[in-house]
Amino acid sequence: MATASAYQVDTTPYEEAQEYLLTVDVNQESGIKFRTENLTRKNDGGASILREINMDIPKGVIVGIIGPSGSGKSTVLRALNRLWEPPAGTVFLDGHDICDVDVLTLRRKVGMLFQLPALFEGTVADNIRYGPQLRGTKLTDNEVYNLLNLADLDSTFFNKTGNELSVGQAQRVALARTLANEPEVLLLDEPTSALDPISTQNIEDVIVKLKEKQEMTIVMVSHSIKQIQRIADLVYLLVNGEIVEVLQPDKLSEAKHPMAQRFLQLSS
Ligand SMILES: Nc1ncnc2c1ncn2[C@@H]1O[C@H](COP(=O)(O)OP(=O)(O)OP(=O)(O)O)[C@@H](O)[C@H]1O
Repeated sequence: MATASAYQVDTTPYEEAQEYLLTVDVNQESGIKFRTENLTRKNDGGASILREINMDIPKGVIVGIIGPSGSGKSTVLRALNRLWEPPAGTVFLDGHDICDVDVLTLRRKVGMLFQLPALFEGTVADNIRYGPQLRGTKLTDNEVYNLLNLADLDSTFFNKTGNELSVGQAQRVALARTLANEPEVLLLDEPTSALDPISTQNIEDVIVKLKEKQEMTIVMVSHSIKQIQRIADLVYLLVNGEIVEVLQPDKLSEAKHPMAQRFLQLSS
């Protein structure tokens, strides 16, 4: 089992990573949903958290981001919906700099699900109705049932409250609540790390269904190499704030960058 500290101590810059980067095979018809250009972040002490991250996230695919603990995965994800404000001109959604997009509009288009679900007070239906209600739209009961169904929950959940749910069920309610905003992109930050294998499989099934049936673009951070291999179409490997490889999920074992090889060997 890999330990996080084994990677965090190594602060060698990885300029040589460029030679391991593959060209992302973007289907020109579906195009690119998100693009980052030289996305960079330093912490208050001046140390690099992200170094010139260049990513293309094709429309309607599941992109996995993996890498050692502290490598910057969550920071990249949070930059995509301005939970962390990226520098202007570094993150583009459909070709538009996200810094020029109204932040609430952006977050409706780019929904996010975290590791642990945090439900609001009230029923499951209240939670699901929350986002649309902020925009003055009251979802009908049928619309709520449809969203429950999308998150693989049956109608009996409609009137339940948060304390009547397991963590796995609560995570699916949180997913339904995010989907109520009809996002075009879903950002998932280790959404199954607190779940048992069956709940994990339920969430994975829903994620794949969202891609296949709704052509949703999904960016998922995961610590599980196997999970990424099960559901992702493209994998970015982040080490020390830098993308060191872009790989097809079934070709992770062909990683060439030394840190990528080491991480994958220890994690599998
Ligand atoms: N708000 C912040 N201010 C300063 N440094 C931060 C902040 N948030 C994260 N960091 C630092 O940025 C680096 C990357 O953190 P991040 O959470 O993005 O990594 P990660 O790859 O998602 O890690 P993990 O897998 O452990 O969740 C870490 O060194 C972390 O300490």
